[in-house]
Amino acid sequence: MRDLFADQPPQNMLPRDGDTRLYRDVLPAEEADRIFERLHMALNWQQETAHIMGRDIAVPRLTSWYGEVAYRYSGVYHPAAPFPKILMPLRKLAEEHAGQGFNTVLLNLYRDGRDSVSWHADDEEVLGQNPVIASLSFGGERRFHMRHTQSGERVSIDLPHNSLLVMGGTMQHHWQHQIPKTARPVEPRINLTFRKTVAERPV
Ligand SMILES: O=C(O)CCC(=O)C(=O)O
Ligand SMILES: [Fe+2]
Repeated sequence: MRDLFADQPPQNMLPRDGDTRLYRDVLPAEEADRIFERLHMALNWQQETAHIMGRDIAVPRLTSWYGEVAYRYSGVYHPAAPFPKILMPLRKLAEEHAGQGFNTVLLNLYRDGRDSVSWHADDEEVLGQNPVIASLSFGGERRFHMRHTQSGERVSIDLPHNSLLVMGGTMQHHWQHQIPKTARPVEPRINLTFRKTVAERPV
């Protein structure tokens, strides 16, 4: 039987103060399966150190960054670095779903269940007011938690292989998100978060 809901656009899963939608199976299956290996091999994965309250802490995942303009995160300045060819079709896919252009991408490699990203909002000034962030997932499925910073309300969703989460509206002002560590055995996962940022100047 034909799935009556297959062609429906996904619903906003936040009850208030923002917009988060999950698009499933965004690439043909064989292509999505190949992407993980290619990204894993082709990109320059780094172990970053964050500087938090006077301490140096190893970021609990590997990261890679590319952008048409310079960017600063975890206190590290990243000069502009052109998008590798392999990322071009993925950027296009993200732009088509989000309905806007992106000029930077931050990639995360979660090697196993010990890798994580802790509670945060992507609300940096360089992202502008109400940024739209398009977040692609490949590889092992991980749980994504959102919590409303005033009411404490929680919304959670599993981010499957070959999916795209689009966060927009006022979400980054009212909700934080995280990928918690898990004791369950999980396959490695690669996540790409496409953003539109204004250029940052070196300090
Ligand atoms: O891995 C994810 O799905 C989320 C990553 C994230 O929140 C970020 O890089 O800002
Ligand atoms: Fe984030």
